[in-house]
Amino acid sequence: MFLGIDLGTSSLKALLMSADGTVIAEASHPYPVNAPHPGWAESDPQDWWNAGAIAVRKVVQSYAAQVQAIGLSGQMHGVVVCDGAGNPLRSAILWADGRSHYELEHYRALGTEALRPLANPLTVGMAGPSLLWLRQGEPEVYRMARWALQPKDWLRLRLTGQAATEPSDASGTLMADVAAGTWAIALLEALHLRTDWLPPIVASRAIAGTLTRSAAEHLGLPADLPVVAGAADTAAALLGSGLTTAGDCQLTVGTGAQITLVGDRPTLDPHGCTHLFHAALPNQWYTLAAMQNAGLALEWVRQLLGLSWADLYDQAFTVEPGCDGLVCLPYLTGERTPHLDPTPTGAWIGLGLHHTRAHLARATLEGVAFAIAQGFAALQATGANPDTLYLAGGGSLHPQWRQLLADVLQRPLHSVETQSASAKGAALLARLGIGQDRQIGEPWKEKQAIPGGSATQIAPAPQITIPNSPSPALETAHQRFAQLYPAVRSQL
Ligand SMILES: Nc1ncnc2c1ncn2[C@@H]1O[C@H](COP(=O)(O)OP(=O)(O)O)[C@@H](O)[C@H]1O
Ligand SMILES: O=C(CO)[C@@H](O)[C@H](O)COP(=O)(O)O
Repeated sequence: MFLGIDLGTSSLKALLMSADGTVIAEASHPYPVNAPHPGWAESDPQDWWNAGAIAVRKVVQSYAAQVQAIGLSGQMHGVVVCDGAGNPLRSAILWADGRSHYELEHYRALGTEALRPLANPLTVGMAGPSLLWLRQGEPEVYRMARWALQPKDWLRLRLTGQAATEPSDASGTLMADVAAGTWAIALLEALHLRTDWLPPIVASRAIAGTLTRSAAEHLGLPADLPVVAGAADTAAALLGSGLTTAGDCQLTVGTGAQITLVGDRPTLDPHGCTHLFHAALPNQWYTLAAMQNAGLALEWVRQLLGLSWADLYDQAFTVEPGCDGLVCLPYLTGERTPHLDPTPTGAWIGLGLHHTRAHLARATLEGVAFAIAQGFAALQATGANPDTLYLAGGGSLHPQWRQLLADVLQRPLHSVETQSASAKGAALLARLGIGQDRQIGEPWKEKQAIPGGSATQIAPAPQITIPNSPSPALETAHQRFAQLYPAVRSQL
């Protein structure tokens, strides 16, 4: 059996998979995203560590002795600075964090040619700009840290005592050459950013260490289990859903929402609106539209309105499409695709006496769906036009919410069979890792054949949501949504 662990933004997911790819059990445990200052988004890695023990123990139960290997996936872009043993020197700075706006100027000053290897738009919340902020904001921490790691790489360091990363997470840091799969050392030196705290880049399927005795006790597993490098959550989710062919497209609705499109070469977006990241398999990349505020905005509104998840959805879907003139802009943490702008704020616009709590709830769902549709349009502007999308993520489970997403996107949505496609992808990488009997720390650029029984053979679940024909009220709300963005942005 194989254990996949996905260190998400809102919760850690654990998934136990048998050798034939069947999911035996799934569990999750939540933790908070904290905003100690306006525009900041941080989590305490100790919360991740504690959640790991709870979720893993729930899925493993009596199967502990049968687990053969562990794979990791996790939220992208953020950074944990820690000592050599993995003790964090401060809270993790997450992808939703907007503090590094001014640090992007250091990048821009290098000029377009120097930035080309990054293959990505310059965005706040990515490790590179966040570390530049740390250099001036917390110089002592900047100086003292041994490692600067992405969240799942930090977790692996704590589990194995070994520091490593792999191409999919490295490509989301604004510190890597995405096509070459190496750190962009020349660019980092030009930024005067430390490079000695970056870990080696190994293949996603490489065994990057083995479980230490104390970590094994923490998780309730045998010591010395192999732990593979794993992949970024969006890369692992593609693998977990069996989407490994160029043109495959998936929408994941979690804390953020992402639309991912598999490609077989590192093709740049001519408009510079979407991201390009390395996939979990060698010689594969994917284009990604990233919307900052999905489950994050729904959770904030749910708490504000004092509703359970069931009540939020029940009440929202008593209201007619278009919410009687109410539009919600969900930009609680700015927006990435298509605006690449950390400044817009959230808003409900068009409030009247006739509006109720149920209207506020539905308008938020519609606003998140419209934001996702704008991301899809940015992906289409690169020349792609997927006629169907796979649907994954813990924020995609309610049938009427799925229907609203299909209606707004005007595409059929195939929901995938596992609750956490990313954790499934991580378990599949664990299986690949030990099937190959690989050396610890093997460089990822070596030719790697995919053994039989690989992820490409996993059939996605057949459940499909077909879009309704366009509703005039929903279309009007969508158009108003698009027009209102300039009203909520500001000049920094
Ligand atoms: N019915 C629901 N139950 C739990 N979470 C939900 C539900 N509907 C939407 N969500 C949102 O989905 C997110 C959880 O999805 P998940 O894929 O686990 O996220 P992540 O990987 O970012 O931790 C949360 O942000 C939560 O607000
Ligand atoms: O920002 C991106 C991709 O660019 C996400 O992949 C983050 O990693 C967050 O994922 P969730 O926690 O929302 O699933």
